[in-house]
Amino acid sequence: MQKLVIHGGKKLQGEISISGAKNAALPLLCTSLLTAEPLILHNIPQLKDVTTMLALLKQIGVSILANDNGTAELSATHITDPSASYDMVKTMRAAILVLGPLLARTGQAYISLPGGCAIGVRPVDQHIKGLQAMGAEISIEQGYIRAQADRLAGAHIVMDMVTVTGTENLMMAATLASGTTVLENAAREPEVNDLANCLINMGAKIDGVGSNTIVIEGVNQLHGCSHAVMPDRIETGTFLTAATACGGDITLTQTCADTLDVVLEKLVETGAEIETGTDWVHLRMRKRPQAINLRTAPYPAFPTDMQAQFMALNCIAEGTAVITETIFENRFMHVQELKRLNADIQVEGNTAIVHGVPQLDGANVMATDLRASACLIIAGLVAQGETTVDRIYHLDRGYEQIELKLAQLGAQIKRVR
Ligand SMILES: CC(=O)N[C@H]1[C@@H](OP(=O)(O)OP(=O)(O)OC[C@H]2O[C@@H](n3ccc(=O)[nH]c3=O)[C@H](O)[C@@H]2O)O[C@H](CO)[C@@H](O)[C@@H]1O
Ligand SMILES: C=C(OP(=O)(O)O)C(=O)O
Repeated sequence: MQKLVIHGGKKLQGEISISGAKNAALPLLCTSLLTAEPLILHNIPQLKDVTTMLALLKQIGVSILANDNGTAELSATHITDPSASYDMVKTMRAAILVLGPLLARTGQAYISLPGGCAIGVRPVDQHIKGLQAMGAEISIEQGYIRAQADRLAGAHIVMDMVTVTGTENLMMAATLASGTTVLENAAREPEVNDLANCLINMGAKIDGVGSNTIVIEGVNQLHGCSHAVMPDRIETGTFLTAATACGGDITLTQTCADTLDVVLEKLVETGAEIETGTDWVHLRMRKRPQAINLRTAPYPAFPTDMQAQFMALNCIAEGTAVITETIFENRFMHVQELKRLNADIQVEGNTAIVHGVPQLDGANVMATDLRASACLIIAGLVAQGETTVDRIYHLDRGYEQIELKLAQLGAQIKRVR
């Protein structure tokens, strides 16, 4: 099994570019199922989840021409197998995103309940409830969702909670339904907007993009288009948090600061100096960070996908931070591992109280999920001595060449087998 070996204590310095966003690329790849015409996507990150999604789409019948520069042409002229097996989807939550498009285009789908990181139970009841409201007949059979519909019909759907992939699945399904669908309590994450904009380029009629009420007027068919995946705001935030924890001076290019407001505000509160342009962020950190409280919530509030990285930052900050996780019920698994590095953290329910210590000490740690991996890397970068991060297959689901990018910023980090 591969692991990362880190020698901590170096400041980060230099410039790197940010990759396309995992959480935008995965739903965008699924839009190919909605049309018989070719969809061309640019800026696709090279990630394990993307490889898994491409393999799944291929099995469904999509023909794919991909190059090494992040461009792929996807043609779903004939959908031959509207299903997704457990083996195909067990590692990837986003596999559920083929459900809505398959049902809308072919009238049927047989999809394994999805896997992914063990950060919570993560049911898909809202996806199912929404599709049923649009007229689908759905049953759960031995861990699989069996769905059928003649043609989906527009419906008024109020989601019980804000769900990102739930909003995306229903929005994609509604583009080809008869009549108008209203999605209330919809997610406003920038990745949802990126998907909506691509669908609009494909001929979908969508209003309210970026708000919590999205209105979709169904059309008979969509056409192909060309679209660039938005920059990864979580990857951007991860590098900025690493540089804030380690100290240094970094510039991130090909990114979008506008999607990171609350994260940038929090970093400034810790003492970072930040400048932004349309597609770049520059961060300088010249002192020990101040502890910073945070509470995760749907966009535009603080993202749960940045909670673990900020926990690492708080471990070496001056003062005590209170971190509250409101999205996932099991997203503190990194706490146990941070304690191996001598972090001082107490967990009470969905709150972690982090007492900053002047120094972390290197140790062997194990990554338990994707963002926990990033958190442990940041902790290893600030710790004195050697840290080994094991089980980095989680990391490879969502970060493109993270160790190479960090090495480019001067970190001592290498992957060993
Ligand atoms: C591929 C992708 O985009 N993943 C992101 C997406 O995951 P994902 O879309 O899976 O997360 P959701 O927004 O759906 O989950 C939010 C909360 O709603 C609950 N829920 C969700 C759907 C449902 O039908 N029933 C239900 O109870 C979940 O268990 C969770 O507690 O948004 C999360 C929250 O920003 C991010 O952490 C993930 O990185
Ligand atoms: C939880 C995450 O991803 P996924 O929903 O794909 O498991 C994440 O990106 O942090």
